Amino acid sequence: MAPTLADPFNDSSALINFVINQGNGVKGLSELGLKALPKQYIQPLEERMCMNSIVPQGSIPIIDMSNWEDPNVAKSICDAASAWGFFQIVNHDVPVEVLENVKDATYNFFRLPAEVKNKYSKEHSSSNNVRFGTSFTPQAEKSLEWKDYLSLFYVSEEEASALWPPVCRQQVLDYMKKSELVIKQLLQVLMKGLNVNEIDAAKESLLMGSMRTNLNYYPKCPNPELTVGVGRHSDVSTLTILLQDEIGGLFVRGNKGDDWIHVPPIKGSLVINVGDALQIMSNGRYRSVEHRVVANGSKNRISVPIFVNPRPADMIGPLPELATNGEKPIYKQVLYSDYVKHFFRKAHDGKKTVEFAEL
Ligand SMILES: O=C(O)CCC(=O)C(=O)O
Ligand SMILES: [Fe+2]
Repeated sequence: MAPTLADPFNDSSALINFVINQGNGVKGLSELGLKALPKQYIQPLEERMCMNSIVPQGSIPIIDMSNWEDPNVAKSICDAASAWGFFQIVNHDVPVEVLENVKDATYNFFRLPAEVKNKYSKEHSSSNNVRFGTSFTPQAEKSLEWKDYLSLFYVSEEEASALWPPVCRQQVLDYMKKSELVIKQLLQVLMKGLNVNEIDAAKESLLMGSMRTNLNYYPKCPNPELTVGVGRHSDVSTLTILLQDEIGGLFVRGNKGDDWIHVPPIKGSLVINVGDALQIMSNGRYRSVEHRVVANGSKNRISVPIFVNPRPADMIGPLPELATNGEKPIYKQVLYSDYVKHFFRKAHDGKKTVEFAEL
């Protein structure tokens, strides 16, 4: 059916100007109260979520971290990272106020006027480490994604004080700092599962030497079924620690064919997923798994992932300890910054990024 109003964004340069150049983002589009989705956001049929592919009873593991050193808990973490690539954790040590504060801070950032947020855009930001943007890689995408974000790459407290938006700076720093313990616990267990029993300083740096926190905002959307919040992708991280609000909409690729499994919001929980860097370093034993976010027709949604990464200048490849066990490497050594560049050069395309490192 044709939209009742003429599409004010029929001309793509008008859309780009409003959403990107003026910094209104999709939040600005959503708040115009458009009756129909601008055509630039209409995804090809094969990229839209097909309701028949959702497994109604499917769920990813939920792991209680209070006894994380218990061999049974450790086994369930390693099994989840191999079989699912995704799990949720409860009873971790990140205080619930820290999680609530970073959610509030996310709303507070996105509530700022467009011209204030736009100071952090690619065109205006004084640093590549702070980036307000929209969609994924708009210049490389045939269809845009219905999402705005603020991305904060951590270098130091000093740099954060100087460059990060004051409205969310402290809350993001607290969230990152308080998450460090559970990140270390998870990596210790996952490494032990590969017979890597000691994480020395060099290995710690390789596994978690850099961190990026994104504040994601998915505004409510006219015709949510025609678009995506985030298209199918796997993360390029070692691990991702994701805080989501109570709205839901994150789906993970199941173990069979075209199955998708919803990740239900659980108050106080964190969603953990294996990224490509850990898949590569574990020589495929732990798997990064495709996931996507649907758009919502009636509610705004936020999420706050921490991407725990190697440092850009690190070479990543199967860990040497695996080779000493006689295992044949299936990935080559790649410079992590090249891997990340490869990811951002193209639109989201499921699990394809990892082919870059295949032997
Ligand atoms: O918003 C979410 O639940 C997931 C976001 C995501 O997959 C990402 O930022 O990589
Ligand atoms: Fe992701």
